[in-house]
Amino acid sequence: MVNIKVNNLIYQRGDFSLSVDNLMIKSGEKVALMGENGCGKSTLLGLLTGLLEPESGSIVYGDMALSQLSFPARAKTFSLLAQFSEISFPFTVFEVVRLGCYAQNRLGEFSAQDDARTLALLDLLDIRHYAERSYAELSGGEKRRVMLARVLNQNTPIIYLDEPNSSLDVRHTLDIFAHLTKLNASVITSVHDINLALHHFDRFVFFKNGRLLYDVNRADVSAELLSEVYDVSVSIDNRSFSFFH
Ligand SMILES: Nc1ncnc2c1ncn2[C@@H]1O[C@H](COP(=O)(O)OP(=O)(O)OP(=O)(O)O)[C@@H](O)[C@H]1O
Repeated sequence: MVNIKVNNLIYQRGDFSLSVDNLMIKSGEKVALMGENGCGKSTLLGLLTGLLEPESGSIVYGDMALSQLSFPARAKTFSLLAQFSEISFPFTVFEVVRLGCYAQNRLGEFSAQDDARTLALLDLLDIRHYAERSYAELSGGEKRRVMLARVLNQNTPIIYLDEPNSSLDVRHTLDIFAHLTKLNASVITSVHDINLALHHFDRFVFFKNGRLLYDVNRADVSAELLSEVYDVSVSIDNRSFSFFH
């Protein structure tokens, strides 16, 4: 059980800057990161996972600053589904998903328990029938499901996901979001589909031009707020938002 605390974070890249004064995510929370393209969602995930270095500010996991956490400790604390991920080795689907166990595996060898866990995740993500196929031969959506299974196999108390449903069809999107909401882990995910997010997440952090604009609960996501964030007209009907120019 690990809380995440972000304070006075500033990151600069060319003429883009991201600043987050204060963000606290409690253990087990399900948080959607939202906002238009280029507003800084992936950048924040990069900072939270130590892939990017801030100019200033602090990121603390429990009572440990991210900078104090060793790489093995980070891999036990959080997992990340990046927006894009490729594998250049001729691994099978089973082997790719089992790699997720490596972070928790002290001996460095996979156990029968790791294999069983991997197979269960292949079932969950509906990719068991591809287990022995080469990862490289899968479709975009199938690859995405394999990478999601690998991330879940890391079994960390915090899961960061960058647009997990990109390339996924409707059924697999609903399946994976329903599963994410049931986990004990904290799940922090960037997502563009507001109606999908509203059905599954409790808390919504909206960014605009590199600034954290709103940090609200589900009940406070309004048409006015969405209109300000996305610069479009928004209406609500039967608890579902519609967007138009
Ligand atoms: N590798 C990079 N090198 C230089 N600039 C980058 C790089 N990656 C992103 N940027 C820029 O940083 C800014 C923030 O990008 P970021 O990827 O965090 O946006 P995002 O909110 O995740 O967008 P999207 O919804 O399109 O995924 C954008 O202006 C983008 O052009």
